[in-house]
Amino acid sequence: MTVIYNRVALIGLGLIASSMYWAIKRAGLANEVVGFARSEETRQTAREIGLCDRICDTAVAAVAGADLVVLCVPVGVMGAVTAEIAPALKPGTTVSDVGSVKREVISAVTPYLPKGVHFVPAHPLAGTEHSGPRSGFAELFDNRWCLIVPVEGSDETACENVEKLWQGMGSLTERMDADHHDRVLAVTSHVPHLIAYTMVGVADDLRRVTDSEVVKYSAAGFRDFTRIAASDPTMWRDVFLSNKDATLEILGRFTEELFALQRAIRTDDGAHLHDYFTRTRAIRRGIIEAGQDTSAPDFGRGGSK
Ligand SMILES: NC(=O)c1ccc[n+]([C@@H]2O[C@H](COP(=O)([O-])OP(=O)(O)OC[C@H]3O[C@@H](n4cnc5c(N)ncnc54)[C@H](O)[C@@H]3O)[C@@H](O)[C@H]2O)c1
Ligand SMILES: O=C(O)C(=O)C[C@]1(C(=O)O)C=C[C@@H](O)C=C1
Repeated sequence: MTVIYNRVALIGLGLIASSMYWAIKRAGLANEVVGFARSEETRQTAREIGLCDRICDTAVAAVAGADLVVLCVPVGVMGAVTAEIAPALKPGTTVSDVGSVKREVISAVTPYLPKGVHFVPAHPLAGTEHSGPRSGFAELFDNRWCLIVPVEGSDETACENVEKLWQGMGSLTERMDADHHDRVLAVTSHVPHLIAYTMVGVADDLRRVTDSEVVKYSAAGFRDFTRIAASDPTMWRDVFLSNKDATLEILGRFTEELFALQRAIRTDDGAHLHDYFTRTRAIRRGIIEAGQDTSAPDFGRGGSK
């Protein structure tokens, strides 16, 4: 148990903030965790379930006296929330965020931060399709990466303390530049979500034709897509609008590959399909061997070759 901050303020009490609260408490990383949610209903729920040591009715009250403020709201409102809390931030406070996109969040937040306040953006690569104050759990970040994205002139001690916090919550940490982060995440998270949303949308259109067959006979692969496509619409709308360039670039590459596969099917080019699927299978194995997948417990026990 090592206390890193005396007081932490969590702004926006959804999946990530609630998981952070339980993970901070599990490891005793702060003496007090204060929370703010903009809706009275969410604040009420938080009080009922014991989420946070104290729930404030305004964001300004929540950040007053905090040593660390973590913005846990959709990326599209990070700037507006910072503008609201800025006058109440004491010198020496660290502001961090958990947004899924970094460059736009940095551009939106930085102009509002008073001198003497440190900004250390971060992004935990862990989540579920659930949202809201009841969805969090202490183990969410265990053995998952949290990327720390220092901005120009970021205070080194402030960065190290944010790293220690995430490590204390169970994460592995690595530092990354914002633009690189946004390109990597476009490939590993953002475009895959868009594809899942699309596939479930297509199936929904088909359902109208085939009645309930799509749901009735939905196979495991499609079910995985429906889980991803059940993710929060506000969060994902903001992700795509904030990471436009990288998303469109990767989507362009994806479309090219899809056309190549479409052609291979039309022209009976089995070799192309087989080579392609062999390459992608190797990627899956690499992920599992690196310990980054918890959904495939039987790999290495003589399963598929
Ligand atoms: N869900 C994931 O898988 C995941 C993973 C990593 C990072 N993130 C990032 O974490 C952030 C929070 O996501 P989440 O999954 O916890 O979402 P969530 O929907 O569970 O919670 C977001 C909270 O922000 C509140 N909020 C929205 N607008 C607000 C405003 N203007 N002022 C104050 N509060 C406001 C909402 O009411 C909600 O309580 C997002 O930026 C998201 O990109 C999400
Ligand atoms: O597991 C999930 O449900 C997630 O989508 C989590 C996930 C991801 O794509 O891996 C989603 C968004 C984030 O910014 C980080 C993690």
